[in-house]
Amino acid sequence: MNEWLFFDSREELDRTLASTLAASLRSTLEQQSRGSLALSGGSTPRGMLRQLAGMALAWARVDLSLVDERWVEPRDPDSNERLLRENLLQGPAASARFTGLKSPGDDIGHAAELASRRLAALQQPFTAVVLGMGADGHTASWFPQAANLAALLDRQGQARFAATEPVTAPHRRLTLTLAAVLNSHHIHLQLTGADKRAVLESAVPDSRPVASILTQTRTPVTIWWAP
Ligand SMILES: O=C(O)[C@H](O)[C@@H](O)[C@H](O)[C@H](O)COP(=O)(O)O
Repeated sequence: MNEWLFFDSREELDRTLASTLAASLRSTLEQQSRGSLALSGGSTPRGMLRQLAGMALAWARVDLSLVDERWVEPRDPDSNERLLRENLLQGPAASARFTGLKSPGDDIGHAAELASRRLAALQQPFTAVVLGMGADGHTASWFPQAANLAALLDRQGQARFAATEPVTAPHRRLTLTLAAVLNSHHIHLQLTGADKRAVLESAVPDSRPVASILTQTRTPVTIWWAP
């Protein structure tokens, strides 16, 4: 179920993944009124997001969601919402319907419930979900050693979003659960560098959180790698 695509450069990967996502959205919009993407934050996706922003498609019919969010204000440099606003919600893609995850106040548990209810109103299954991966084998905000990692990775779980407290990374997080991520027509896993490739290649025997994406057979997975 897992297809690997290798690229000579990160720029070529970014261009190709952006074009693939745009083509998937166009195809979805030929069959239904709206399409939807769930996108990850971090540093890896920035170039791809910029490429995607310029793609010509009916963006007003697209729902954009975050896979996860750091529990910081949207103006914070660590905010994934800020990453999307600065790199994707520009140009043609600015007319997409974006729903952020950080709500006012500090009640992250309530925000998880709110985000889950909002997700129910979005086009589901997702047209696609884009994941990254950390050097510790986390993806989304499913961090090793997190107290509720098992619940986040429960494929029968009912929760769509959940709050979690990484042990190995800053900020509380709001994240899609595995069950919610699998409710997608396609999962794209984007990572770069030899170190992350090695972590991914041994993720299953090492029981890394990302292994839950690699071992499932419900949703097709494409792995996008460049040096
Ligand atoms: O909020 C986040 O950080 C992401 O959703 C997270 O899952 C990310 O994909 C990995 O941590 C990789 O991050 P980098 O691309 O910065 O290495």
